[in-house]
Amino acid sequence: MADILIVDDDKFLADMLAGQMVASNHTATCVHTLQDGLAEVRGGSFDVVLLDVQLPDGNGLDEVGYFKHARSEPEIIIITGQGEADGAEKAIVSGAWCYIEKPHVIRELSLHLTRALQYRQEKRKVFEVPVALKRKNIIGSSRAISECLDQVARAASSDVSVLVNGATGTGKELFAKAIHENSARADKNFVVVDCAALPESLIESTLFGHVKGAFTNADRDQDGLVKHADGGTLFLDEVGELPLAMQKTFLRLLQEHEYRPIGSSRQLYSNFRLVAATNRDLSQWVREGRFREDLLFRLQAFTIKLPSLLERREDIRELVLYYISRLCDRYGVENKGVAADFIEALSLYDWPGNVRELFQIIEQVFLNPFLGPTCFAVHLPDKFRVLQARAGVSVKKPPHSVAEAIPSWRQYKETCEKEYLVKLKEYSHGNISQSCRTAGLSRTRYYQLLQKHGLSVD
Ligand SMILES: Nc1ncnc2c1ncn2[C@@H]1O[C@H](COP(=O)(O)OP(=O)(O)OP(=O)(O)O)[C@@H](O)[C@H]1O
Repeated sequence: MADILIVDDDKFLADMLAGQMVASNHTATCVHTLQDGLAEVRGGSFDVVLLDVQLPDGNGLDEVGYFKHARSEPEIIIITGQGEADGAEKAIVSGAWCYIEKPHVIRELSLHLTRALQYRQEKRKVFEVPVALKRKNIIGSSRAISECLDQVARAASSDVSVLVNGATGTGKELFAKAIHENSARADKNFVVVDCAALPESLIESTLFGHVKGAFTNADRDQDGLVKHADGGTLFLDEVGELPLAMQKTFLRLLQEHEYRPIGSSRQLYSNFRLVAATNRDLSQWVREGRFREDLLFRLQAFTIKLPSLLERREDIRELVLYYISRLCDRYGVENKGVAADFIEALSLYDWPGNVRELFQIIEQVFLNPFLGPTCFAVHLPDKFRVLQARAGVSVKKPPHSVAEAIPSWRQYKETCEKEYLVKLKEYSHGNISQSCRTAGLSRTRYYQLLQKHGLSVD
């Protein structure tokens, strides 16, 4: 049972919709002006708002954001008169669930409402039901990675679409797989679609399949990836790379879960759960017109932002130990020890390629012919040892330079005394009487000082 707010100045239609809602076991509240609608939603706990566009005191589309961000965060279904579809499309972009043209509202409302409520229920579950997580190969115990694992647990307990965002090599695919493996779909397929690697001309047949004779060389029916993902998870890797034309097709697939293999006249249904990943700032791409806002809105119902390795440096040791032990298993050798200077050198680097780069470096270490039972910094490529050497110099420098800059009082006095005598001799052109006079020294004392500093009389 859901709470529905109907904002429409057509009282007849509003009452009819309310009747339909009540017949489906929902509660319905009708208001006929925009101001009344805004007042109701402010204090109410509505799940869905049915919002008319042309209202006597304003345009419903201008207030979609306000309705959407009310306390109960309802889904908004726009009800438009004929010819208002353009504006309604804009409303979707600002976060409305869908729009229905008035002549079809009685017929279409119930399907859209069911989907909106299902989506809402899943979204709620995401925030309410954390589960114990099987994390398998996800290594790290930093705060940043633990927060992401909490999010994986929540996402896995629902069917909501998830967008995993993070720089290259941060583990986006690993996390996407963890969502699948912890979900109710774990025993079905996890199907990876690498959007960056798909040639544009093959995207549709790869995703949707084709029937025999659909094109030259199509000598038999071929299922697409969407069919393989039925009951499981469809993982769109590098979703930002999807061509714009394909983004539209995808949006429809996400909304309807229906597709048609190339050459077929039959619509098929696939019950997949969508997880997408990107290392792009898709909001920025939306602003630049390179990515559809409505698609982004669907994809990011739940977003997990993975930290870079730099943001979780404290995990480096754990990752290194894990990967070394994997390599030892792979090469059938006894597990190796790790010296402190090895981890220290790795921790000084910035890791632009994140965990993938770290693992590649460890693999290089394994190829080092001088590697014994323990990994030392000396086994690392030069760039790490240079970093370590520089860090060492900068740490030791202050006490060293202080010692240099401030000698003992005695040393300082001796140095000055010698410099003075050298200058005195120059000034007097070797004339001893003049030197003694200028300095106010006796001849005996002057000779003693010259001798002490190894200077000649002349
Ligand atoms: N937390 C982690 N624990 C263990 N291994 C990890 C972790 N994060 C990443 N990896 C490893 O790093 C490598 C790259 O991970 P993955 O392919 O999932 O990254 P990605 O973010 O999808 O990269 P890209 O954007 O370049 O495709 C893989 O070998 C993966 O197993």
